[in-house]
Amino acid sequence: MTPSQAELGLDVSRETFERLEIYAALLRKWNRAINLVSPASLDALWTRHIADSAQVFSLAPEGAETWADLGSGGGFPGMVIAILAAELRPSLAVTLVESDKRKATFLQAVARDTGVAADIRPARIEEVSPLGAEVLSARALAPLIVLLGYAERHLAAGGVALFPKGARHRGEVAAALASWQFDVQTVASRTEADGVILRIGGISRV
Ligand SMILES: C[S@@+](CC[C@H](N)C(=O)[O-])C[C@H]1O[C@@H](n2cnc3c(N)ncnc32)[C@H](O)[C@@H]1O
Repeated sequence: MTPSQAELGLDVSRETFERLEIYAALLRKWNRAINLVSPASLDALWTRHIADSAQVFSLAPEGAETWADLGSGGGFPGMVIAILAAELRPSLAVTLVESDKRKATFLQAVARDTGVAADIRPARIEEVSPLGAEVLSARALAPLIVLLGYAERHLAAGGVALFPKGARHRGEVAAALASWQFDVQTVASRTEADGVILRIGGISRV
């Protein structure tokens, strides 16, 4: 059952909520053929994936104009960001990078059917020309030490990276500090008991 806006922590218009419902319906349909999210997580699609992604949106700096989501898969958090931005930050340009062609085709279908502008790149992160994004996100893609290498390529100077992480986030931060310098703020997840969102800036190699 679709939860209410209040349960989701989303303060959005009916139009945006309807876009999210279109997205959810497409994901349920396509997930029978492509493994976009684990079938076990579909029962909790709105909390585990949609609300989990929406909270990332609220951590972006005011005034950012470009956002890149890496390894978007079924669109989390990137497609939720694009849908929210259509109403809440219409000048924000959102790019989704996903190397799996079938998943990228799914993302194109969601953008088309929701009427949301998103630049979908069916390519490898390492091969996409540097995006210079002011905000970068990636969920369930790689350990932090690897994500920082992606940020070095695609994040604009002065930009902010937002990486949802699970219970092992402290170990990932410690391991990454062997190769990178960065400022990190750890924000508790509203949807995952042990989860956090790492809000990272000032990235440079040690
Ligand atoms: C575990 S899934 C996570 C998907 C989504 N971010 C989520 O949280 O539901 C990782 C995704 O990253 C994509 N991916 C992995 N390595 C990649 C790379 N080097 N370039 C582009 N996409 C990549 C995979 O195809 C996969 O869809």
